[in-house]
Amino acid sequence: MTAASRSPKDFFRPLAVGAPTPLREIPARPSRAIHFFDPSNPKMAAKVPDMVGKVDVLLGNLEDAIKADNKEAAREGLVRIAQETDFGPTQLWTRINALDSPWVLDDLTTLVPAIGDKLDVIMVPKVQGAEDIHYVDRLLAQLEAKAGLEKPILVHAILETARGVANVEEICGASPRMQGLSLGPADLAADRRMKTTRVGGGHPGYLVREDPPRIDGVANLEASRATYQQDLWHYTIARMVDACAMHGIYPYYGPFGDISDTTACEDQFRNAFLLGCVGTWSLHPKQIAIANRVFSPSVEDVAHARRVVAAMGDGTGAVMLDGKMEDDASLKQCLVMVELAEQLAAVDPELKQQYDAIGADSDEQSEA
Ligand SMILES: CC(=O)SCCNC(=O)CCNC(=O)[C@H](O)C(C)(C)COP(=O)(O)OP(=O)(O)OC[C@H]1O[C@@H](n2cnc3c(N)ncnc32)[C@H](O)[C@@H]1OP(=O)(O)O
Ligand SMILES: O=CC(=O)O
Ligand SMILES: [Mg+2]
Repeated sequence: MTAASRSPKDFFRPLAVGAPTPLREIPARPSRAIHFFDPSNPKMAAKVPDMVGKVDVLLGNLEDAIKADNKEAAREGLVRIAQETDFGPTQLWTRINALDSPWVLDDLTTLVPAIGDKLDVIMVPKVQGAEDIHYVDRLLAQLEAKAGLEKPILVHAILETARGVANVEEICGASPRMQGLSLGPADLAADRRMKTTRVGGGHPGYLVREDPPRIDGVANLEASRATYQQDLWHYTIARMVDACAMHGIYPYYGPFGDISDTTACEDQFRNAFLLGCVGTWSLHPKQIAIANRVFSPSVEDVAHARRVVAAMGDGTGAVMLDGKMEDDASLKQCLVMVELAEQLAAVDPELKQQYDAIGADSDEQSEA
């Protein structure tokens, strides 16, 4: 059940007296790359101010990949970085520790009073069901009220347990704070007992093979046959995209651990983009450019989308463009592209220049 234990009339009421009113709509802020950094690592922390304005989201990670001995240093480091940095157009997110860990209560009770006014989104790992979101929701409301915050902090869940996947729709609808979901392929693979040891990406063993050639109707099983590697994550990403779209929140691919294989990383990101994801995680500075490129519609796609919008006039009926039928439905597809391009152009001057440059061409083409 969505909206779970709250009746529809109470869904948008604050969960604590004095807490900010929940948002009715999650803002579509560009978040092509959610860049992870370890706030307890001095080298990484030193790079954060320079990344402002160059990446859509900076995420101070407190969970996995932070050594147990460094958990407190990471939390304190994040507070210090947030207080000292003007994030401008870049969002600040954090990933807190798991809800059953010894650190999470201190994460929340420290971060919200200290930097709650700067934190846009809290990513919650290993979410199993709506009950996990309800717990965080109420606690955040109490802490926001106590801190006198005016803007609600949003919540993002990582889909990385089999039970979480089974409950994906109720997780998305558990609170008006829900901003989105990310795929967590590493923990999910472990929880499902999948037999891959990679952090995201494909596997050469997960494939389909073309049929054997036949001679006089007899299959030649000795002949060499092409194989095609399949995407281990297709099913989960597709479920995640549908659940997010149904609840008006945003789906993301997660980590791609083979930092050196930028080509396969780009492929995995693009599959997610094409299926409907709005962004991905970046674990290393070199993955930011890949994410920004992949999750920004291409100039050609935007040009085509604008031509369809222009050709469709009042948006009804059917027209032929370049030998292809366009109608009300394909117009909606094109509007997704055009709206995304506008949102990204507003924060990315280089992209704006590219999209503006084709604006004139596509106008000319549609007039011709
Ligand atoms: C399954 C999951 O939960 S995934 C999410 C959790 N994992 C993470 O957050 C991992 C984040 N990334 C990292 O820890 C690191 O990038 C690693 C360990 C993968 C690689 O680190 P390194 O071996 O230092 O990489 P490399 O030598 O190429 O780094 C080059 C420079 O970029 C810096 N750098 C590396 N990663 C980052 C980052 N995420 N943010 C900022 N700076 C970074 C390094 O400190 C180094 O700085 P320097 O030039 O001043 O020495
Ligand atoms: O947290 C991410 C994952 O893949 O696990
Ligand atoms: Mg994980």
